[in-house]
Amino acid sequence: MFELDRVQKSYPGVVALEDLSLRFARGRVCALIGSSGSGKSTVLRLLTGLVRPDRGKVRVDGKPLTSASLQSARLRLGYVIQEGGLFPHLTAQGNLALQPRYLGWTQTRIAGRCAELAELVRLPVSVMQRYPAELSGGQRQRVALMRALMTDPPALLLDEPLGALDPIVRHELQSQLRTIFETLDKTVILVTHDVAEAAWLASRLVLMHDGRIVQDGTLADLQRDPASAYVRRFLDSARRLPEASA
Ligand SMILES: Nc1ncnc2c1ncn2[C@@H]1O[C@H](COP(=O)(O)OP(=O)(O)OP(=O)(O)O)[C@@H](O)[C@H]1O
Repeated sequence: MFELDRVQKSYPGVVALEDLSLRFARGRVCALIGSSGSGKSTVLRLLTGLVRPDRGKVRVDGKPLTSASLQSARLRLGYVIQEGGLFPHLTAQGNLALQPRYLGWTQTRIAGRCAELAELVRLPVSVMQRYPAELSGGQRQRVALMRALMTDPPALLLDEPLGALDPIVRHELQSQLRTIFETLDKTVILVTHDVAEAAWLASRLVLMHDGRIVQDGTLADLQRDPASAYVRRFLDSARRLPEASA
């Protein structure tokens, strides 16, 4: 469904992605993991057309992503950026209603879907009338996730969507998201720093480092046959709770 073909992307003074090729199949969940600055968010920005490649091609459904195809491609995906990306001048409800209104949904339908999603992400409905600045980081993130799910798009690009959540809500939402991904057959690309979360939600892990792919496979592939010492170090860095002393 999504493809980067030999893509090179630089920002001033930084090569973010180097000759990177990746394909994401329809109906599959893939997690992009890797150290900070390895280029994970840039992959999502390229697929949403927010940035253009310096070299190489970006294809959605087999067709090059162009300014003409961008609008329709965006309507078919839900995108959560790291900081949520909510419009500050609109309430949570206003943010959620934007795309549905554009698509001609009635007020009743919008309100119904908001209530359904608020329950899913465990957000009190009263919070919906607040502006983003009046929400906690975790609440903002949940509203951003709701916004991405509002119109039930076939594809979801999620950049650390659970990063600012407390561990109990995060755990709950991981379970809910897995159900959503499995039962609704979504194509999902998820960026996370949490290997356990990546392995729980995604069948495929793509480990990136310095703008390149270090290894692409299942968690079992990475564990059994790490492509480099970096892969082993990355997996070993996930800390377990220490044994309580007697
Ligand atoms: N707008 C920008 N201007 C300049 N450099 C940028 C910009 N966006 C990203 N970069 C740089 O490009 C590289 C890749 O950034 P990117 O955000 O894709 O990494 P990431 O793997 O998502 O990082 P993180 O896990 O910290 O979010 C980094 O070196 C980053 O500093």
